[in-house]
Amino acid sequence: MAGVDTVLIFVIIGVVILAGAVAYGVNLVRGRAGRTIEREAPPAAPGLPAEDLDRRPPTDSTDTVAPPESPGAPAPAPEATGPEAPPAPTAPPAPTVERPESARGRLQRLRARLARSNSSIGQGLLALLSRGSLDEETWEEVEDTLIRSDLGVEATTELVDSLRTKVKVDGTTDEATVRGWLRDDLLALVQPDMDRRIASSRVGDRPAVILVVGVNGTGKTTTVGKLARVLVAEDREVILGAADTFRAAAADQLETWGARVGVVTVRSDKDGADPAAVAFDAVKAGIEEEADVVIIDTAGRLHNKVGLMDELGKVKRVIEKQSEIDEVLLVLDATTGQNGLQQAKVFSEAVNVTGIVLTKLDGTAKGGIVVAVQRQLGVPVKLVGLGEGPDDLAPFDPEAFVDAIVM
Ligand SMILES: Nc1nc2c(ncn2[C@@H]2O[C@H](COP(=O)(O)OP(=O)(O)OP(=O)(O)O)[C@@H](O)[C@H]2O)c(=O)[nH]1
Repeated sequence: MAGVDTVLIFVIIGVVILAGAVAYGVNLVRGRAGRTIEREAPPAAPGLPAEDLDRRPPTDSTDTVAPPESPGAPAPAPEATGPEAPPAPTAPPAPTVERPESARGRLQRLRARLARSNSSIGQGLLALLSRGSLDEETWEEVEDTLIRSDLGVEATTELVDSLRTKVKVDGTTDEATVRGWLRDDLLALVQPDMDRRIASSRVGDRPAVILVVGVNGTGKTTTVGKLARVLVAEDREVILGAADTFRAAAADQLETWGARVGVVTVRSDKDGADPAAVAFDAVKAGIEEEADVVIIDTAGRLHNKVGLMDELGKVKRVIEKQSEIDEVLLVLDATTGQNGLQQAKVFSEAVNVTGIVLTKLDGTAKGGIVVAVQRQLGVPVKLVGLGEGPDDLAPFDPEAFVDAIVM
């Protein structure tokens, strides 16, 4: 009996050893296959984590696997292998960056959005002006409508005076005629001849440098991210500088925007790091990488004007050790009315603002702020934000803007 037990014990031990050996063999095979795939995976772009490059377009791909001939083309059939050859391992899909929408495409798409929020002003004005007899009370209502759109007192007076003269001389209040006058007068107020181009091409042997300033919450960081997309769509090599070191998440936010379109963000990992040092490093990287343009996001605490001037002044001075600043864009929230104009005044005393970005124009019927802020600062509105989507920032087009009001 004892002999049978001993045999049974040996059999059990044998089975256990055999099962262990089989399991080890399977793991060995899996491990090899995994390493093969890793080696074949494409390297991440410098400075960008691989997981962020999720949709790199075929043209930018450094992948060793040839891209299909057309986006819709089926993948080539695998080469014939002998009956004993193991199936070829399938590489994971190549990571990609997004291809942002071109500036031209945006204007077409966003025109309707501008009209939705601003046409109420135009319709109100046209209803008043084409009433037939225009008495003093009606002209006052016209004035009130314009003031409510944030056009400002001075521009409102000019516009009403011009319209009154035309109605008097022509003697008509025909709607189509009045619409034409309103369009011409509004367009003149928006100053269509202002130069609205953005400095975004290399200057000699250095990149263009754009400094973006504005109060927190106006959409500044978002605007820097969106602007990078506008410029990438124009085939510019862009570098971002996260010099808003005041708000902890701002650098992460910017880095995410950049990574989506394959743009490197220069940042500090320390909260509250010196913004001027980050700005300096970003410009240095732009020069070394031979980028076309460096865009620098800044913090805009307005607790006290002296502090703001000190901080922006230092950022400016430190950048200027390596390069001139070609563009200073002030970001203003269009919904804040007079408050926005006050911010514009303070910032323009601290830095030489060369262009305005008006955000959140999609959510307000206060489009008159365009005229008011251009008059106050004497610099053009260059870009307008018309939504929260990544490509909802468009170059400001005076004609499209006025047409959206008087349509
Ligand atoms: N509707 C609309 N929302 C916008 C627009 N631009 C920005 N926003 C939103 O405004 C909010 C604030 O944007 P941020 O970019 O974080 O603001 P910020 O000024 O950079 O703030 P800090 O990073 O704290 O300096 C976000 O929810 C944006 O999506 C726009 O044109 N239209």
